[in-house]
Amino acid sequence: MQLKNDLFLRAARGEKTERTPVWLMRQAGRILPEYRAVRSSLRDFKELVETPELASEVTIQPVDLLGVDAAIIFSDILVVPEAMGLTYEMQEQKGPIFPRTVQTLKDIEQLREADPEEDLGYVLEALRITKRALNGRVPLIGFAGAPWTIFAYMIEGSGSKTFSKARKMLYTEPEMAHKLLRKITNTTIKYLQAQVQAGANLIQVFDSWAGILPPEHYRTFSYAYIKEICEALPDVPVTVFAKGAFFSMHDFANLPCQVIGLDWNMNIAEARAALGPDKTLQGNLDPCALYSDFATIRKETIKMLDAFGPDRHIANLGHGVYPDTNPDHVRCFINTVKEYSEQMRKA
Ligand SMILES: Cc1c2[nH]c(c1CCC(=O)O)Cc1[nH]c(c(CCC(=O)O)c1C)Cc1[nH]c(c(CCC(=O)O)c1C)Cc1[nH]c(c(C)c1CCC(=O)O)C2
Repeated sequence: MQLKNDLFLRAARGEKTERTPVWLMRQAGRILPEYRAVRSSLRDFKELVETPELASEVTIQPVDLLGVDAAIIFSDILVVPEAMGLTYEMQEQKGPIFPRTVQTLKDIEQLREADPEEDLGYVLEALRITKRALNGRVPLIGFAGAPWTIFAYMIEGSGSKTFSKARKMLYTEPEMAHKLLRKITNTTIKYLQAQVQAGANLIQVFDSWAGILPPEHYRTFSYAYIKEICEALPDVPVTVFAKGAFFSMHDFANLPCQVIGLDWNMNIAEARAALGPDKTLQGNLDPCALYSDFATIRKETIKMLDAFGPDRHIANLGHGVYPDTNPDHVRCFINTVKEYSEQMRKA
């Protein structure tokens, strides 16, 4: 299927584009009243994730309603631990909770390396349905959590300010930590390869808890596994978004991936210099900028576009859009990227 709008994929591969492509992390979610309407007819978040027709519907909503240049499949990074045998619950307003966590070697041995079709077939089906329904309008992004971030949730059992249990294990039981990371990585590789088979045009790896590790631990317990994942996906571009990992930018220059996501703490010029000419950068407006008035949103967006320049940039926020953001403010961001980035190329 020929894509009608392939700006996002061309920018990912480092090709020149007529304007800068734009999408938002967490665009398929609570910012849209149309999402909340679908969601409110259901028991909970998981029912939406596990019903492919509905997951597909909310995946496409931001393409229709916001005009983004890519769709990201509606799912969650926590479907992977669940497929391995550790079920999660999503508590309203609070976030995810794992009733059982991983503490011992025996716990790790009891986890299975999941089979994508058998254990995560609902995500693959959602991708296939979405691909058909998109009819080539925009590319479709598949995703998974980085092994370290999944590990952190499995040990901790929920979000945490410090993730001190997960970080402690890296000092006290490094071999055990590697055993668990190995199992997560093997599952994630098979899962992402299946997503590509099901129609994903690009894969994004979310390392949401990258920023809490010291650089040396990051290299050993996270970067090494992300590198394996990138190597296992030779047929599509890969984006690595490691939140807070400013200390690893020189390492990321050597990752066999095409795109690096930047959060809003990152200095754009410094990141560009560290990553070199062969990476496309994605990001990185502060999601809080979208709470300001239209004039300020335009000003901040233009400042960001100027700092990245016209080449090798995919416009996005520095993290997921916050759920109480006004969709008209999101549209202002998107339209500013589209208009200004085209002018910028003509100037
Ligand atoms: C850490 C993480 C999770 N999930 C994800 C990450 C990595 C990105 C990041 O750092 O934000 C990734 C994710 N989660 C979701 C998507 C869908 C696609 C998209 O980006 O639009 C994606 C890509 C849906 C979701 N995942 C979740 C929601 C909100 C729940 C709801 O709608 O009821 C959505 C739309 C729930 C979720 N899921 C997770 C948490 C901590 C929470 C609770 C916080 C919150 O409520 O926003 C785990």
